[in-house]
Amino acid sequence: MPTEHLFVDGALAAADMARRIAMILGDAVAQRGVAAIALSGGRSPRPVLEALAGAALDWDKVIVTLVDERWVAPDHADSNERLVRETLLQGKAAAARFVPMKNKAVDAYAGQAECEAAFAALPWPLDIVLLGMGEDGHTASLFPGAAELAEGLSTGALTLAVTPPAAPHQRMSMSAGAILASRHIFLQIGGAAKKAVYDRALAGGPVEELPVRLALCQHAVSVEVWISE
Ligand SMILES: O=C1O[C@H](COP(=O)(O)O)[C@@H](O)[C@H](O)[C@H]1O
Repeated sequence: MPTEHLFVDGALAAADMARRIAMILGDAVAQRGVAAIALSGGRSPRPVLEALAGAALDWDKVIVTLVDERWVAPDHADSNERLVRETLLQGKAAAARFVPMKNKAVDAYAGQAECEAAFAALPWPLDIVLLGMGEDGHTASLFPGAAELAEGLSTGALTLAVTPPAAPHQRMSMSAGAILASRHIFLQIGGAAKKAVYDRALAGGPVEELPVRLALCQHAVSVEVWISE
């Protein structure tokens, strides 16, 4: 069962999550000399990343990467890299080392090997994987109904290329195995619609139906969920 942090307000939830992330990254730097976090994109993480940018950390010892990425140019409005650069990698936090998923390959499938090599060079286990969830129960870019979902849930690779069944852009995604190779999994759930999906996921059932179950219905890695109205 995940640890749940309940908030009436999304801004308070974001501030609390940022504090907890900063604490874990700070501990990792103190203990290992390096800290690593993988971030989700989309709309939900923006306030968390803006709050985290102000944390007093040895940012030059922090590695930041992505849980998933849309295969678009880094200055595209839908780019998760752009989100991270505009929100987190500002001020002192700009000293962090950012490891992108997107490379110059013509599509995500052609770019997967280079992305995999970049991920293999990260300091595993990552300290935190910050997940979001769509209302269809997808997490990272592991979408229900995607041709690559079975691969994403079973591959020994850290990353895979994905074509979402009903969302724009090819994606690069961390695999389930990579997500579960982290020390802490954090999940953001905002709004009543996502809360209903989250409750359904927690009740149990096939991970193929609601891929977020890969994180929620396991006991190997600690999971904390920030839930706001
Ligand atoms: O496509 C994506 O969607 C999920 C959820 O995004 P949100 O906008 O509803 O917060 C996100 O976790 C994932 O990283 C992103 O690529």
